[in-house]
Amino acid sequence: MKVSVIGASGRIGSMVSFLLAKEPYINHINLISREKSLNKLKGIKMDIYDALAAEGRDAEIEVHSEKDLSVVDGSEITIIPAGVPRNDKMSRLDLAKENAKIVKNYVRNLSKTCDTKLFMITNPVDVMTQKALVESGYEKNQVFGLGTHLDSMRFKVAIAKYFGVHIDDVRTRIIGEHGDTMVPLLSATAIGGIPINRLPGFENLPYQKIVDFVKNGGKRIIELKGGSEYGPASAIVNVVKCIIHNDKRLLTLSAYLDGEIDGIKDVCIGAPVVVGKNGIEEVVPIKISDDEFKAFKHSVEVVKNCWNEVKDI
Ligand SMILES: NC(=O)c1ccc[n+]([C@@H]2O[C@H](COP(=O)([O-])OP(=O)(O)OC[C@H]3O[C@@H](n4cnc5c(N)ncnc54)[C@H](O)[C@@H]3O)[C@@H](O)[C@H]2O)c1
Repeated sequence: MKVSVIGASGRIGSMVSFLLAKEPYINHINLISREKSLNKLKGIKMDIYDALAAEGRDAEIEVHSEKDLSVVDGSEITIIPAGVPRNDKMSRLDLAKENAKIVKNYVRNLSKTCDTKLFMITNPVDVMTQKALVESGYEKNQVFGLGTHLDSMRFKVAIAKYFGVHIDDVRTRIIGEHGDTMVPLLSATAIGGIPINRLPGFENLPYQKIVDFVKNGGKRIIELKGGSEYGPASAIVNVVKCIIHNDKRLLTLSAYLDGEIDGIKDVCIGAPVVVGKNGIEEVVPIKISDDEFKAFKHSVEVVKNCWNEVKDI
């Protein structure tokens, strides 16, 4: 199984390449970056081979310049974390214009000769997912973004810690923008199958504090260590595994909505989706509480406004 990573010299690109190289079902990884980062890619490749040797594993790892994206051909999934990084003064939406140009260039070039699934990481990820979908001309199931998958995991950790239970017993999700207007779904939160509002301690749950913690998680990690990579890279590997093994898991990714959720359409945003061998197998038309739906609609508006600013770039 072959995968490509465009922007492999960055924090997330290099970490996800390393984690994927360790997965037994992946035997070929293309590390792709700008010319000026090629030496760094060669170093990353050597480092990954050392790690694989320690585990008694082998995989073909190739280093390529962005100049010839036909090398992507044959990749089951192409992961794109390339872009200008967010600093602690920028919102995700501030990045949109700069990163839209980068995404457009890559996606247009590669879709001329390759058929692959595009997995967008670059922020603002919802808008970049739509940019990739439009510029590639691929089918909507083939193009998706990390969306609120990582945010959902952060929310899950906070709930597990508060109730003092194992993380695996918590089921929850956050939908909407991967950004300030994300919508945590308490109505879809359960521990061991029991709805969270029926559990002792729920009345004192510091909900707003937890939501703020999740919303600011990315910014806080940037302040403390310059950027996040373990969390996003592990979240990306989850999704890749799900596709390769056709697991049909219900994850929350940025996907193109075409009216499935209460008629909302023409936007890529974090929504519950079934993930399998075709990428997005289905956008799940969930019923949520009125307040959650109002917040989701607001989130959709924010993403659409940003999309309108970058769609013609
Ligand atoms: N969706 C999520 O949940 C999530 C989480 C964390 C980070 N991110 C986003 O992922 C992206 C990557 O983050 P990172 O920490 O790896 O950043 P990074 O700065 O470490 O890496 C960025 C990569 O993009 C490349 N790049 C930079 N400018 C470029 C340009 N003009 N043209 C082409 N390539 C260029 C760099 O060479 C590097 O390979 C960022 O947009 C970040 O905001 C998304």
